[in-house]
Amino acid sequence: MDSFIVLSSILLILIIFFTFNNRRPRLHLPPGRFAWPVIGNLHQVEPVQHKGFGDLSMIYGPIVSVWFGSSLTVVVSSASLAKEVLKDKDHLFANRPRTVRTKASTKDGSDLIWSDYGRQYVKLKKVTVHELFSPNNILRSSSVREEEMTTMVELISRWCHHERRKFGKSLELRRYLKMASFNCMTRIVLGKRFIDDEGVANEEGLELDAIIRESAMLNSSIALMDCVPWLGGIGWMIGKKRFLRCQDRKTGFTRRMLAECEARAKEGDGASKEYFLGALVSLREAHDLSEDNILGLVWDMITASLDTAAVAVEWAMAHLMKSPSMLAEAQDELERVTGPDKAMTELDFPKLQYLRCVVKETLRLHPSTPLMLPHKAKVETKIGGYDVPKGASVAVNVWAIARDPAVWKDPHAFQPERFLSVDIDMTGRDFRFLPFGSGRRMCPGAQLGINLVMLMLGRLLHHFSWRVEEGQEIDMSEGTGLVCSMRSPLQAVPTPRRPTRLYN
Ligand code: HEM
Repeated sequence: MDSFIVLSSILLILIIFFTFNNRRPRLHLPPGRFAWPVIGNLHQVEPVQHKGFGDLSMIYGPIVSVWFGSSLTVVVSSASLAKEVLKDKDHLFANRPRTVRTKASTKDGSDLIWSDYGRQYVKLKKVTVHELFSPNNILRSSSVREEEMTTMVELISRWCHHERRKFGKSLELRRYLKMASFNCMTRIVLGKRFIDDEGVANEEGLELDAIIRESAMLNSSIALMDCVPWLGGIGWMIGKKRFLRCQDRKTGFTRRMLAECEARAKEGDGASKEYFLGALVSLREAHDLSEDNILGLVWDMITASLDTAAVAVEWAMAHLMKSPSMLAEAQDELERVTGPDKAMTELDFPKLQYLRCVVKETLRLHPSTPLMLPHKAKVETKIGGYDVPKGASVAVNVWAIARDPAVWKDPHAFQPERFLSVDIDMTGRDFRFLPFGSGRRMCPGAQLGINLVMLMLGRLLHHFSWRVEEGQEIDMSEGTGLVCSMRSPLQAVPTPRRPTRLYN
């Protein structure tokens, strides 16, 4: 017993010593709450992290230190500091911090999202931006998006006519938005549709959905453990088997997709080049892409696009349903531009000024990834005059920046018309408003994401009247997680407002 106490005490002293030693007190770090030995500020991190960090910036200023165990995260929450990180010193913060799990799941960053900035990264980003998501390719895939939105409208219309009585008075909009974006993205990325016109997923669709769910669950349930190195080691030992099993399932799925695609290309099927994976196969030799690069890129595109657009549309609908005059204004514009007896298409976008403002205002108040993805300091450097050690994570709180009262009038109010008078860019040029990030690591799917959100929202507003079920209130609070969704799924009552043939 005595030797157990002695051993435990030595272990504790060593942990405290290494924790404090790690923090290098000689550095002039950004301010923040007192960090406890071993756990740092882990016990104080709010479930809705971007909000908790926003509250901290009210107390300590626009740059704060948060210790996740012994790992330092520097959070910046002002437009000028965002510019310093993403533009002036972009080259120093273009790497990503990888945990033991992201290393294992991406073959140590063979993909785009978790790759460090270097030759491989530049190659993958170039292929993605110039070859796969070029303006021409985005235009070419508009028919896929429009077809899937037609299916979504048909399903909602069917719900109005047949299922309302069976399932209750209001519909859970999220289900339809997710289904539509899932089909859009699997068709754009894999050239395949997994959910049919009745809303029923086939075997492959169910498999993909199960893998996505399990990966997300495994990553979130043990992510905090990664912050404390020795705890992360224990967590990894406990969860490793299950994690690797899920990993094998994921690799098996993407390999099958790749093999099918290669077979189609061999048969001379020219259409195979029209979706992401097919195009990657055709570019493989020219760009020296390994199988790990291809599988990693495919997985990145599916995971990065799955919820980001759907959550934005759900928020937009919630705000419009709370404000009937704004809802009417958006619908009147669609009536003028698209007209009463045809379905809205992406060709209508340039004339839908108000709808675009609604999308911007939604992404201002609810950027889909409010802390973007984490960046990492490549060397010891400075932000805002404070020291940032090599290897520290850097998070840009785009949620807090877009609600900064020093920059935005009535920052918490939903006012689409604020974007009518001033044309504020949303694709990384204006540091007050960065829903897609900025600089080298900026989202390569930004234009595709904007098109998806505009089209989904436009079709919902054009085809249906929307209201909240009597006696119910919309809960506008935010859920937890990397992607900022509504905490309670939006329940809405749609009523068709177009000729029947537009729903068939
Ligand atoms: C409304 C929709 C979307 C929003 C708000 C959004 C937002 C973002 C943000 C904030 C980042 C992180 C930037 C950074 O860390 O500096 C990001 C990265 C990324 N996004 Fe998106 N995104 C959306 C849709 C999409 C779509 C449709 C795709 C692809 C099909 C996509 C693919 C990616 C990828 C691959 C990255 C990692 C880029 C890198 O590390 O270089 N996103 N996105």
